Amino acid sequence: MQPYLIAPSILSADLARLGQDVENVINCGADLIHFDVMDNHYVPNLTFGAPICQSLRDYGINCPIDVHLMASPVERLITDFAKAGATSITFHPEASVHIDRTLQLIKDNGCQAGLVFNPATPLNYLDYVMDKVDIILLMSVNPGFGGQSFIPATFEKLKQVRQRIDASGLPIRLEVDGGVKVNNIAQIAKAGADMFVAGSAIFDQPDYRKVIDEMRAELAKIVA
Ligand SMILES: O=C(CO)[C@H](O)[C@H](O)COP(=O)(O)O
Ligand SMILES: [Fe+2]
Repeated sequence: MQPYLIAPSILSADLARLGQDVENVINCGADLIHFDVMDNHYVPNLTFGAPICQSLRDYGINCPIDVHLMASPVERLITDFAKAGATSITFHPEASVHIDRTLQLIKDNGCQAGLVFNPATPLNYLDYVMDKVDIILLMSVNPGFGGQSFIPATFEKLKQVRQRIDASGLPIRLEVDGGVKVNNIAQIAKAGADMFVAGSAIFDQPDYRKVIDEMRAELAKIVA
């Protein structure tokens, strides 16, 4: 297993002072930020485009930026976000006509590439691309909104993906997104996740460091 990574989702950040809020959460111990791109087409909500990512870089944010594309089509956005400073880009297989080509496009643009699985999306999209993904992201809520409850069926799905990753021998990250809290992060990690997106759990609290420290304390209790 690779070291655990905590990725606050800026969906729940203070958007009127985004640069300062991201700087604050990184200074409070987050490993990277998760950047939710919603297009009011693939999901029923609208958020941020590549200029916001570029603005964070211009402001001085130098942590990894994990771009989660909930948009269709994705190809144009990939080149825009790579230029704007994305570190990794993940997309939903249903949103791409050519999954293999889209993964390659992300890599050709210098970013880590990942596939995102909605709660009801089957894992067989992985069958022929395990060697092309750096990240597998399991949605533990239906995409489109922050602040939803973790869907328990995700635990079994995480275990299945962890088995696939371990069998592949590849250093693929297993990311989980939606409803991650201090009180469930250990159970999520035990099921196999090593990268944890948390939006409302962190940004809705006044003390980001306290929440992140509590999450790390929960993770430290896990015996491999
Ligand atoms: O992709 C997402 C929603 O589609 C967000 O990353 C996710 O919901 C994070 O929010 P929270 O931790 O509050 O559930
Ligand atoms: Fe997300």
